[in-house]
Amino acid sequence: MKILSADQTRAADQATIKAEGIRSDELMERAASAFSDWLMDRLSLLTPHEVHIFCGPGNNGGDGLAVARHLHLAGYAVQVWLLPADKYSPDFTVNRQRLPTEVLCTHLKPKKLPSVSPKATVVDALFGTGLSRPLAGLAAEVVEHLNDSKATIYAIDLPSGLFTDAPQPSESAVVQAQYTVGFELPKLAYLLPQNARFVGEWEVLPIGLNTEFIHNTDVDNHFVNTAFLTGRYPKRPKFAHKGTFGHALLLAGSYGKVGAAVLAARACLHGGVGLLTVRTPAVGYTILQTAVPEAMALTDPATDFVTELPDLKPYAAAGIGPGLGQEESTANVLCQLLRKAAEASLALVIDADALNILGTHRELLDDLPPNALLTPHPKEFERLTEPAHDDYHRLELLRDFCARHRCYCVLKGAYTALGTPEGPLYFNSTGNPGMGTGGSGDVLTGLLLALRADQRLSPLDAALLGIFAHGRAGDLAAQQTGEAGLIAGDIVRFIGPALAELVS
Ligand SMILES: NC(=O)C1=CN([C@@H]2O[C@H](COP(=O)(O)OP(=O)(O)OC[C@H]3O[C@@H](n4cnc5c(N)ncnc54)[C@H](OP(=O)(O)O)[C@@H]3O)[C@@H](O)[C@H]2O)[C@@H](O)CC1
Ligand SMILES: [K+]
Repeated sequence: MKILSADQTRAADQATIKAEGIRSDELMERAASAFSDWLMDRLSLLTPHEVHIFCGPGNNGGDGLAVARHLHLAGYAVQVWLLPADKYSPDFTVNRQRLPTEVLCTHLKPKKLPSVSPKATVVDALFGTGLSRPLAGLAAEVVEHLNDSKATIYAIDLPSGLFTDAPQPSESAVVQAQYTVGFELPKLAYLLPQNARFVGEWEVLPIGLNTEFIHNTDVDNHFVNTAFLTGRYPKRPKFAHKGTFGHALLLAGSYGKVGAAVLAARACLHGGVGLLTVRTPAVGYTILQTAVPEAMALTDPATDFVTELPDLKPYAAAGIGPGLGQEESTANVLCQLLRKAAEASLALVIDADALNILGTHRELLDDLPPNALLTPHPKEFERLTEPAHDDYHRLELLRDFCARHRCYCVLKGAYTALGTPEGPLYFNSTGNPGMGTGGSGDVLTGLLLALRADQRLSPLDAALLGIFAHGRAGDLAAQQTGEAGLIAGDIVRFIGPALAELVS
């Protein structure tokens, strides 16, 4: 799914109105009906609900007025509160006129705000994509009042006070919604940790925005769901053999951290790799051969950490980092690997300690071969770049980093973001908080290594599929283990089923 900016959303609305020959208030009616149906599915008519709808002067307020009409006609006790303004949008005015006279509709006044009980249902229709500056004055006062009320707040399109695709000043007033319901496509604002306490849970409802316009619009950000991945993961051919899916090399493990190598190796095998060789220090030999008999062990001459790079000729892809340690001789191995990878046409996946080595030897970033895939969490990413002021800035750093180094970079988080050399970012939709557990990242590395070794997949598709399947495997595992009980090995067990769902 494409993520549109505020301007692009407006243009999509206009394109739909033009293509279908409808009036803008008809499109608003679709949005309001979809929102009302969604809300009424959640509010039982059997329990009396005090529903307060707070409307601003633009089309977000127009949506709120139309929702008030729908709820009233369905039998809910609704009260509407209007924010006074110098001008109101035409579709606000149309829906103001359509509001049945029985619905109580009152202008808000400073210092005389209505009391809203903690049991009330509040619909926040003050501001949406048309917010042009941080809230101040009466609007800010209303927002603080709603946040203090502890009522359940449902925001239409955006929690009021939040910009669609830019940060707002940290002290500015923003509605803290329990649910945000948008239309057709997700917004960037929904996906960032700094906005989680405002957005709450979110959902988007279809309103039939013009598909041709959306298809032809170039965007900076995408949201990756199952539909987005259709056709990207081909069925294994009938006459396939282990060579078809590539031979991968995993450089991982050091004394006390051989488990990371085991997890990554298992994930790589369950990720469908043809052959896997693991370069590990001597201390890992017996552990690896016992825990992962399907992998070949290529033991390093050193006992406790990897010190020598093996011959790269046999391999289609190499993964380096899980449990590797940061010894100087290990750093040397990374340095050689980077320099030889391009010549050996080797796809690279770089994680964990290998990223930390890059963080302390930033000059090595210039040696990254094209299309290398890095998988940092935000702290590791900071070591490769600079501290970010906020989540939006971090995304800009990600975009710059990938363009400068012609690489792919998986910035791990609740909505993991994949940066690409071409510029667009891809936000993942799978995964759960249970996956914040030791070894989860090693599993991702192993899975990505398998997909990068698969010669049928482009670097972009391998990365998208790997990130999505990793999260989905975690979701499937959590259904059995619960989120707290989830461990990295559980994710590995569900990689196969998660990938099977993606075959098309
Ligand atoms: N277009 C369509 O067909 C559809 C649109 N839809 C809905 O429309 C919403 C977008 O509507 P919108 O563009 O009218 O913007 P909206 O967020 O209501 O606010 C604009 C008003 O607020 C004012 N204002 C801004 N900032 C302010 C501030 N800090 N403090 C005070 N005032 C401020 C601003 O005034 P100005 O900036 O000109 O001073 C203007 O008067 C969208 O989120 C969705 O809900 C859906 O129905 C689907 C179909
Ligand atoms: K709103």
